[in-house]
Amino acid sequence: MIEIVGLTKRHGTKLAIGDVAFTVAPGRVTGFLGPNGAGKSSTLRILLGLDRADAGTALIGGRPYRKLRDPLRTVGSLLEGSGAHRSRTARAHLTWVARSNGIPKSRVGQVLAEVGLADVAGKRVGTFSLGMGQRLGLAAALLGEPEVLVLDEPINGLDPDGIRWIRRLLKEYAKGGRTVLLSSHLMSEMAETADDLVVISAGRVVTTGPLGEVTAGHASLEEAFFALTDPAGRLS
Ligand SMILES: Nc1ncnc2c1ncn2[C@@H]1O[C@H](COP(=O)(O)OP(=O)(O)OP(=O)(O)O)[C@@H](O)[C@H]1O
Repeated sequence: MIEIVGLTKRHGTKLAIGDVAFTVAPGRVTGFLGPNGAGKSSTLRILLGLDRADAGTALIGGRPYRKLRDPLRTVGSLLEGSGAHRSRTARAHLTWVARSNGIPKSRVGQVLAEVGLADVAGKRVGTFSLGMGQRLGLAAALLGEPEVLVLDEPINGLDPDGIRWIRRLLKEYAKGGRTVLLSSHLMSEMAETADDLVVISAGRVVTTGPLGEVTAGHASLEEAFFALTDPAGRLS
């Protein structure tokens, strides 16, 4: 369970997010949807303890990230690439992440297989394509078998096969009673993947709810999105 209440963050005089509030329920895939610059990354960075809010709280399983005892065993995350050093092999990177988080080394082989990188485990990360880097980042997120997954734009760089694969993986993960939050600006992708939606625009949450409720009365999620974020139709 993720609970975000009254989250506000300014960069200088610019409001990145204002009074953002939503919950993410276990057993479902929740899509965090908004255009570029809407405030998705700002929200997720605070949730993951990488940035401080000016106001409000962001809790994972009832605690702020910085108070989690074994963070990677509670929440797996993917933000902007794998974060692996280019000269390391995929296996060495994951082994290092596992060791520094008290995760058994046996998990490394398991997650490499799970994300489809077993054959290139001995290759240097610097030789990886964007999609392979995304898979490696996801492998690190899965290492600690966390109850919660938080993924920022996880399908960036993935080909259609990769997109299908990650969609299935996230649905399976949630089906087991775990919590999955993923951000994207791609509406068609969200319509295929998410059970619930949190729609954000210009730093404010404009609606939350099951996908079917958010799109009710609209031809598509895209139509719903534009109606919600621009009720006067000025953008069309
Ligand atoms: N470090 C920063 N300094 C100044 N402004 C920032 C900073 N980080 C974010 N912003 C601004 O805050 C707003 C929200 O940005 P954020 O990156 O959270 O949006 P986003 O929804 O993740 O967008 P994208 O899909 O482009 O990543 C934007 O206007 C952005 O320019």
